[in-house]
Amino acid sequence: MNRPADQVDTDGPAAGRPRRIVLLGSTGSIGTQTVEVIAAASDRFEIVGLAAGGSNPALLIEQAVATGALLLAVSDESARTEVEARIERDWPADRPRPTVSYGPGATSDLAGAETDVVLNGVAGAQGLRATLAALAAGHTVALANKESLIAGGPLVLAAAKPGQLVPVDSEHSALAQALRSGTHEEVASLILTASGGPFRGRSRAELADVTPTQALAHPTWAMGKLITTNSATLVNKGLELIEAALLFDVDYDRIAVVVHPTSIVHSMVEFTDGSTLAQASPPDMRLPISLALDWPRRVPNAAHPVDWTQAQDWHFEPVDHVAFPAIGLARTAGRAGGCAPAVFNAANEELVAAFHAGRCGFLDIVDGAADVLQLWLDSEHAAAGNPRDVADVEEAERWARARSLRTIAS
Ligand SMILES: NC(=O)C1=CN([C@@H]2O[C@H](COP(=O)(O)OP(=O)(O)OC[C@H]3O[C@@H](n4cnc5c(N)ncnc54)[C@H](OP(=O)(O)O)[C@@H]3O)[C@@H](O)[C@H]2O)C=CC1
Ligand SMILES: CC(=O)[C@@H](O)[C@H](O)COP(=O)(O)O
Ligand SMILES: [Mn+2]
Repeated sequence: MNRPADQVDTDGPAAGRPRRIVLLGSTGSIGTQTVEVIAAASDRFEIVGLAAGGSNPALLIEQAVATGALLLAVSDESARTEVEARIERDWPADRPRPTVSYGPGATSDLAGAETDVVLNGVAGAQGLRATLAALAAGHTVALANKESLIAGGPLVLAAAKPGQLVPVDSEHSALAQALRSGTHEEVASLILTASGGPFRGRSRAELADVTPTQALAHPTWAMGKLITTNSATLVNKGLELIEAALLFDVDYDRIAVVVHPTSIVHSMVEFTDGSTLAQASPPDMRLPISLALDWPRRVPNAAHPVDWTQAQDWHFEPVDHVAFPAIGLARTAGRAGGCAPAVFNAANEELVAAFHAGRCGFLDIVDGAADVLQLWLDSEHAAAGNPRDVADVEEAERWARARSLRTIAS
């Protein structure tokens, strides 16, 4: 079992100095909250590098000025002119200017730069190369980018030394915390909680005409577009099922999902004696982010606790797998292994983009991903087993993306 608590040196990489952090995806939801966490705990953390896609150069340079990060990476080459102009305009004259790398390889290069922790907050399977680069460089990886594990599971697990991968995802952070209290043999099952998304309680027929705006109205979390849409389809919970199986080395038949609409209990571990440990806190990613950055130490005041002076009403209900078949599909993909999870995820990413572009309906996302997964499982590719390298994963993803577009066309 990859249990971060067991392996990480509690004194940190060099006691007495802040942990150096490279933050990938700094301008996104996870990225901006990470900057906040680090600003509030500057005695513990120091940002040395920032990477972003390039859609918001103003924010990236503002973050670099505020944090003092001198290594920047921008994956979209076309953002160069605006980034340079922002530096020219906003960079303090009395400070050395940052080094900025551009292009598709810039983020992975930064992930391998000298640091203690790389927090990967890039959205989507495009984050895989950076995760592998950070692991290869020996850094601790605080992993928000769950798609790294989904797409490149066998490669990531082979590259990660015990304790090198620390989950940021709220459910997996909850599980890692609860697992501190037991041995692998004592674990009966993992129970992931799901908010149920904005369409909880609707039948399949009632999902046919939902709009992108409705899908982006998450009931409890403010997150990026891809993960928020994945929460609405429950694909997010399917991906998290695979993430849990890989991170904690627990069989798929011992991982369950339960709907908990208020997202206060972030997940639970059931032990063999009938005991269940749950981690509870109001929905606020600053808690799991701070814990991952300083794992296994807790950062005081990272987030507010539950207010126990107020009445609490925690509700749990089963998942409606007919209206929301994504978890079952992910279970199939995870059990099949190899590139099947990468295929399922890539098809989903492509169809989510199509949904937001008005090219398909909400139900077409999971229906299309199901079709593409089945095509893969029925093809000769599935027999090939585990990917040998990232190129194999990317080849499978291209295959899946091309076929998902065909499912829309048909
Ligand atoms: N948001 C949340 O609360 C949670 C998120 N996660 C996971 O964390 C990850 C990030 O999610 P979220 O923050 O919501 O997503 P966002 O869409 O809000 O942010 C994504 C970030 O990645 C940047 N980016 C895109 N491409 C690249 C690239 N090639 N190199 C470097 N940076 C890049 C984006 O920059 P730009 O905008 O310029 O393209 C942006 O800064 C996802 O894997 C998600 O599943 C997990 C749990 C909770
Ligand atoms: C905050 C976080 O970890 C998200 O992955 C969250 O869990 C999404 O909510 P859902 O439970 O609706 O998928
Ligand atoms: Mn989550």
